[in-house]
Amino acid sequence: MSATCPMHAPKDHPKVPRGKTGILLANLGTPDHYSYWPMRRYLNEFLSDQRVIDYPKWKWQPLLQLIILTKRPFTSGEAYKSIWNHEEGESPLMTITKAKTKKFRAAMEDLYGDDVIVDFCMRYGNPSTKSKVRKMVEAGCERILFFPLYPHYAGATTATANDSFFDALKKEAWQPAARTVPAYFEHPDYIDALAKSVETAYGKMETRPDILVVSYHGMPLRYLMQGDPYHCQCSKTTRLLKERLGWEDTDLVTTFQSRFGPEEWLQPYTVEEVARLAEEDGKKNIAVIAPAFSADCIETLEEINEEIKESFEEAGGEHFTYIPCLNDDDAHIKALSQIAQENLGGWLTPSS
Ligand SMILES: C=CC1=C(C)c2cc3[nH]c(cc4nc(cc5[nH]c(cc1n2)c(C)c5CCC(=O)O)C(CCC(=O)O)=C4C)c(C)c3C=C
Ligand SMILES: [Fe+2]
Ligand SMILES: [Fe+2]
Repeated sequence: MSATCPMHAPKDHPKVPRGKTGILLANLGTPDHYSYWPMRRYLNEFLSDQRVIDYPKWKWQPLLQLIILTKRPFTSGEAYKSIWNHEEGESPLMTITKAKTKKFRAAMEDLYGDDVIVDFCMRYGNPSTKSKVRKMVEAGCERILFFPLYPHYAGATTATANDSFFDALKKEAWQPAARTVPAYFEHPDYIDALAKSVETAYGKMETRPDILVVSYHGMPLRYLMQGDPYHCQCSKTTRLLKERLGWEDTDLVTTFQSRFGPEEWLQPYTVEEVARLAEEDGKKNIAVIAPAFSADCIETLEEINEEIKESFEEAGGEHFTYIPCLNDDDAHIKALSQIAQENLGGWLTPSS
């Protein structure tokens, strides 16, 4: 279909595809490789984002460039190496995001046929948000639903992903209509998918764990005080999960992991809490779930399943079970599809 009136279009006017709706899944991003320079490039982009670290540039950049980025690419690179998907030559976050996109695309095409185009992008590194918005517009998307894959809103995740989407739209001559999917920390299908993953994991165990540690990625406490709702949304997810499972308050505990830098972050810290549970409360058999991550990544596969597990065992803990993220589980795809449908109202109607 031509975008211009045929009466007035010059003969050599390019064909402009139209009429499509894009759904762009957005994840955090991941390094292209675990060696020094790709790690440094990735960490530099990530840690220079003022939504993530809000110190004034003149104070933060010298510290970041001269100290942090000379050491952290090596230490984080080692951690990435220990979990790397060598077969595909990429990090697990990338492999899982691709698998999830494939299944989600099939679910959306079942509903909307070829009116819909589904793809994914990353906030940091590749594939960039800008390149994928360009590709969608080129393919004829007149509308784009931007879907950050974070169940809980945080300035450091959802907002900065949305910022990159809006920046990409700024570059478009013919800008598509745009919507963003809000946080889904209390969506019944998301809670149900989490609960099913717990039930499946518990069903495979010989002895029921003494407690479920519900570990969320942390952030500086200061961000909560400045009005970021992340902490409250995480607490609500834990409560809804408990209610859906029909459990008591004492069956699970909310904790926060991945502290970075000297500031106080949200507490209790997972790494300390698992040791305290083993040492002081005699909880020698625990399970850990990480609902803030929609895909397994360095923070779950390495930090939880290696560092945090070690902390638990050094404190006398005996059985540590890590419950994987929702990844490309059918229940997760069902939840994401339902959330997408709810946000496509007025744009697309399911054909069946
Ligand atoms: C330094 C501040 C950071 C804040 C605030 C933060 C918030 C935050 N992050 C996620 C999700 C992920 N973070 C991941 C890695 C990661 N996060 C930080 C720092 C902050 N995150 C760093 C420096 C790193 C890189 C790894 C490292 O060097 O330790 C990832 C995994 C990426 C991967 O490739 O596997 C995810 C996912 C959330 C949900 C969040 C919310 C407040
Ligand atoms: Fe992070
Ligand atoms: Fe970490």
